[in-house]
Amino acid sequence: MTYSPRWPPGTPGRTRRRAVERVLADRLEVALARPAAQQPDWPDPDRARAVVRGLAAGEPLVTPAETRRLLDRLGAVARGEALLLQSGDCAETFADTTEPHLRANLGLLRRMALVLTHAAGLPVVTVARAAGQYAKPRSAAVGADGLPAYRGDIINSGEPDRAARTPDPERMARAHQHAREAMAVVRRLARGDLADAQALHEENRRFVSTAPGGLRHTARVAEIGRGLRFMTGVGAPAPRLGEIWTSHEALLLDYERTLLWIDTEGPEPALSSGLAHFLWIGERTRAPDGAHLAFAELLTNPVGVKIGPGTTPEQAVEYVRRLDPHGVPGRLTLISRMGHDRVREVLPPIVEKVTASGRQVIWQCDPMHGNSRTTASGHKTRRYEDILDEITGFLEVHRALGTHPGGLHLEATGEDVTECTGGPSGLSEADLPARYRTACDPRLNAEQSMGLALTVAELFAAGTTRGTEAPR
Ligand SMILES: O=C[C@H](O)[C@H](O)COP(=O)(O)O
Ligand SMILES: C=C(OP(=O)(O)O)C(=O)O
Repeated sequence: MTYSPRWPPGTPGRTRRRAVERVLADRLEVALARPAAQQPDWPDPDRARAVVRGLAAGEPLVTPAETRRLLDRLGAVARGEALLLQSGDCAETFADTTEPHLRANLGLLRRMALVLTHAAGLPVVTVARAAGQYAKPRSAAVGADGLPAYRGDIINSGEPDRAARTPDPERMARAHQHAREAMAVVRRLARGDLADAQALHEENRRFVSTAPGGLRHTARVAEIGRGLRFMTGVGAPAPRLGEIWTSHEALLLDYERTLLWIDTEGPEPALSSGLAHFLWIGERTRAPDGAHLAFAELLTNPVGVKIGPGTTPEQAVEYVRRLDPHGVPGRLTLISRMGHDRVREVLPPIVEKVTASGRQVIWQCDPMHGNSRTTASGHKTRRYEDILDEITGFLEVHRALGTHPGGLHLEATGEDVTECTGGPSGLSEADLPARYRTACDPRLNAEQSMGLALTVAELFAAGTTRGTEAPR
């Protein structure tokens, strides 16, 4: 039995509980019996089942009350009253479950959010790709090295060795332990110094005064500083930023099926993931008849679906119909990752058709995943200019259609890596090997991310037109 859902305090008596549990267990089994793409072949399925059973008896990381609070915040994004900024590693690794790494990534998320809040004049909901982003979908089962592809630390090891690449179910238990540790750090930092707007601003000030290309953003950062001083001047309490929410791709279903709550707040009892506040379904697992979508349908958490250039407007409307059946603003985020060269052509009919359906979804731009390429040296990379161009195209589409460009979804780290080219320091392909550390896809580094946030702030503030020269 891998299903032992948690009940929030104050829920009905035993007989009623049993009946509800049975109904939801049946729904879960039906959903998970559908075809599931991108799942590992565990060499010892009995062992895998035992690990899943053990996990199901563990501690959830988040509560339904928290995910409902996030849903409420995301409702404001869907209505055009706030923005959503989501960012973090492509693939979290066990080795990087450290306070310095999480602090670097979350601090960057907050610093970008501060700049966007100022430019858009709207609150920014900050969601970290953290405390669970351990599974990766892959294009091919076998990597360039001829070995089984690395699928994330929750499944196998990236070490170039056949035994290390063999899926190991014990890794799910390790992943849960790492997620718990990461979650504790996220909570501590979100309440602690990463809530301090003045301290974050000081870091941004250092960025514009020292980083190449920072100078052109001096005026905006100075204006943020004046705003903060004004608040102190009028005796307002020192501004503190709110929660940091956690998210990951709901990919590995053996993991995702554990630690479910029964959420009793909605029209009828339903399941709520205790593993993260926000979950998304990836481009490779969004098949309408697949297990991932069916699983997401059962949850009350806010959810996202990545939509690539092959998405039809009809498919998008079907995601909306199935994942937001009650029309709750903030429940569904459509994360477009079209590629900079396709976004202006593919996104408009999708937005038009979904808008015509009368539902308020969040439109979020992932400018990373449609813009990957491999260099002659074999480094998977992305060009900063392409990333910026996809965001520009996304903003143009929403401006033209009068819809709200809800936010950004980035793979970015606060560390000084060399994985994407371009940006303020003009990193070239020759620079990539110096600090190429990602476990999977290339991330923006701190300087590139801040350059991007400040440039996007300009686009937000000024409006944007096709052919905007991509500034560095
Ligand atoms: O991070 C996302 C995916 O896992 C990744 O883009 C797939 O990469 P691949 O094409 O190298 O397998
Ligand atoms: C795999 C990812 O994205 P996509 O599904 O859009 O390729 C990701 O965001 O990690």
